[in-house]
Amino acid sequence: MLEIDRVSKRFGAKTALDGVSFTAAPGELFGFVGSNGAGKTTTMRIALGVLAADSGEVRFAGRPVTHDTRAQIGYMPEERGLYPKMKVLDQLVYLAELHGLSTNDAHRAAELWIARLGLGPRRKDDVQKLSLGNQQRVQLAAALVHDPALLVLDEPFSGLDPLAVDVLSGVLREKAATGVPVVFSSHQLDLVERLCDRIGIIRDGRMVAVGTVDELTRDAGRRLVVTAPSANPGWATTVPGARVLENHGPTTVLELSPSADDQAVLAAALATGPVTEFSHRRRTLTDLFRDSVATPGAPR
Ligand SMILES: Nc1ncnc2c1ncn2[C@@H]1O[C@H](COP(=O)(O)OP(=O)(O)OP(=O)(O)O)[C@@H](O)[C@H]1O
Repeated sequence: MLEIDRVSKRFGAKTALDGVSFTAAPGELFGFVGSNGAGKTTTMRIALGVLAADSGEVRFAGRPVTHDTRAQIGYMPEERGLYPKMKVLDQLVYLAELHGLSTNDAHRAAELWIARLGLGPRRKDDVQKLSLGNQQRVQLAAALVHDPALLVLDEPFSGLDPLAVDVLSGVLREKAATGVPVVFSSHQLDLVERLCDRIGIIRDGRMVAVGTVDELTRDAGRRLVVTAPSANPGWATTVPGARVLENHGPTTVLELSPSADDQAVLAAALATGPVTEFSHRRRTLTDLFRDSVATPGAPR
């Protein structure tokens, strides 16, 4: 279990993190999302121990992260720390050996991840000659090559083509299935929603929501999409507990309070004429994200 426990960090006058807490259990895929500058990279760097927190603690398997624990972490930094003039295979072997693998095991692991991440034809190329997406694949291989007990990946999906996204999604699921906690940040919310067991949303250095997508979206009100081509604007405002979120021509998106009656909405819509669409829409992570990063005082 990775535990981020009330971690705070200032850079000069700027409070980058203010009491950030969350956990990633063994076997759990935890998605970390937030606007640019919200504090994701800072949290991950502190989790790895490359940056010190001002207060709070990071624990892995119940113990504070130390130099020894750090060797068990597969980390993909935002700044992508590869050796540009080293060949892909040599680089991965070297990194695996740095983490304590024997030369034979390091070769085996490097070849395995080269094949898995589709880098076979590039294995003898200098990293600097690879496309950005392929450099990203090497970076991922570097995070995985020593068979880490914890994965902390800063935007691992950025710049990957759709096939590589599928491969990486499979790899992360597979690692989690072996009991490894996996934490990664991403701005691709549909992907995070699809892939992650739990999600944390950070805003201005504070966690504003942590939980499963279901937990986070369940209590937030039901959404209805109603298309009533003959209706005048404002037709839905008379229904108790219904709030208009969006209007697109004849289509209205409504949020219903828990006590509101969806059939009353349907009756009000039918009273205006024909209804060509009436459907419930689950709140997505994107809806939740927009609300929690844009709304002052949004739920914590
Ligand atoms: N070394 C530093 N010195 C000064 N300020 C910093 C430093 N590192 C981060 N910050 C500030 O801390 C805040 C959090 O930055 P951080 O990089 O953690 O955000 P992020 O959520 O990873 O953003 P992005 O999605 O853009 O990568 C920002 O305001 C950033 O400018």
